[in-house]
Amino acid sequence: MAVEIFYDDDADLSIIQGRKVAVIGYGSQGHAHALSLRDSGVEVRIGLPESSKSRSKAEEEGLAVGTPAEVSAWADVIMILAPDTKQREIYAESVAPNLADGDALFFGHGFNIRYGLITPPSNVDVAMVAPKGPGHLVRRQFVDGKGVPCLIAVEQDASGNGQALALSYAKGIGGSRAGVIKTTFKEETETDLFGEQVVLCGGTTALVQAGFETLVNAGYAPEVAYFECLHELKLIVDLLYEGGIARMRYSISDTAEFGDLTRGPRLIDDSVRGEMRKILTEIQDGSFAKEWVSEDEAGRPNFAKLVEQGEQHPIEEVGRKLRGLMSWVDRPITETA
Ligand SMILES: NC(=O)C1=CN([C@@H]2O[C@H](COP(=O)(O)OP(=O)(O)OC[C@H]3O[C@@H](n4cnc5c(N)ncnc54)[C@H](OP(=O)(O)O)[C@@H]3O)[C@@H](O)[C@H]2O)C=CC1
Ligand SMILES: CC[C@](O)(C(C)=O)C(=O)O
Ligand SMILES: [Mg+2]
Ligand SMILES: [Mg+2]
Repeated sequence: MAVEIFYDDDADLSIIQGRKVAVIGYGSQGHAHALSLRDSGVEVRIGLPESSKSRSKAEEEGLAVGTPAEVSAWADVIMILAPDTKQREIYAESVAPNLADGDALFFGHGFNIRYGLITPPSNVDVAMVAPKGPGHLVRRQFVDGKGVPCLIAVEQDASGNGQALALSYAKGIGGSRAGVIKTTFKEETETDLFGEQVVLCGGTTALVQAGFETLVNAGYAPEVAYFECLHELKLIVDLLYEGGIARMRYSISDTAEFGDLTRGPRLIDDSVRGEMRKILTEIQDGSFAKEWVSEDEAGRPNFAKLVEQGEQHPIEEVGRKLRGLMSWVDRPITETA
């Protein structure tokens, strides 16, 4: 079945402008949604614990901040943008007791609904607006007059207007400038986890590090290996983004293209494809979710060790030195754009 894609003309901004939106969490996605909704004329309050480090950032932007319970009681649309592993507790303690008939419970990713960690009551809409990009770029694109594509899904349509509300919200953060695709919580959750694990984050970082290590271990300069395996990746990805694989192949030399066509499939061989299927099965059967929730409940010991190992990798040191000499790589991640 063909997917449905919506653009600005399909979405009515006045719907979300007529609601009171609580954004719980003010991190990567939270700040982007809150600031862009506010700039789109929507009344927004931020929900954060009294002790949260993010409070001052939201207050500096002139946003009203309360506890998650306070803003949930005030709002009629509650978007939960705290870390996935914290959402179950936030929902149980602060959101659920403040849900009223006609309220809408929103998510930026379907993890907690898909894996049954949150079960909302039947009298509220349950929907998702999931940008397909990092929050800081969601905000930056909005400020630049562009948008990051979003997925929307309606899990529960108590009001009968859940889809129009989700679409209106997506317009408020710039999503419908780029395209909003209708999906389900199940499809968004499983494809998002697969994408970030196999291609966008896990696959890419492991590929970059392994390529860098192979060159350096063979005696090549780390600086040359850095440019080859990390820096130039952005330039190649820019072409993929602009015109797909064909456009990238048009721009590279025929020598590169022959190497691409003959060596790429040797690297991503049947064993790698088999591992991809295994990772997808772990996502589909809930074992990845169970592992991540248990890791979090145990205080994240493996996560912390792996983060530390990544930070110690030699590619980070050589990268810091080289980027320090590139005056044009200076667009910092900020909370405003
Ligand atoms: N990062 C991204 O770009 C994307 C994320 N998503 C989804 O968006 C959601 C949010 O992720 P992300 O933006 O990365 O989160 P971040 O880790 O960037 O931000 C988390 C925010 O939640 C706050 N927080 C932590 N604990 C609580 C609590 N108990 N109550 C209220 N607020 C709390 C943090 O405050 P403090 O400063 O005090 O820690 C921080 O402001 C997730 O569902 C994620 O899967 C979807 C698409 C992309
Ligand atoms: C690719 C990672 C992501 O899914 C995202 C930015 O879309 C995330 O969870 O952060
Ligand atoms: Mg994603
Ligand atoms: Mg994700």
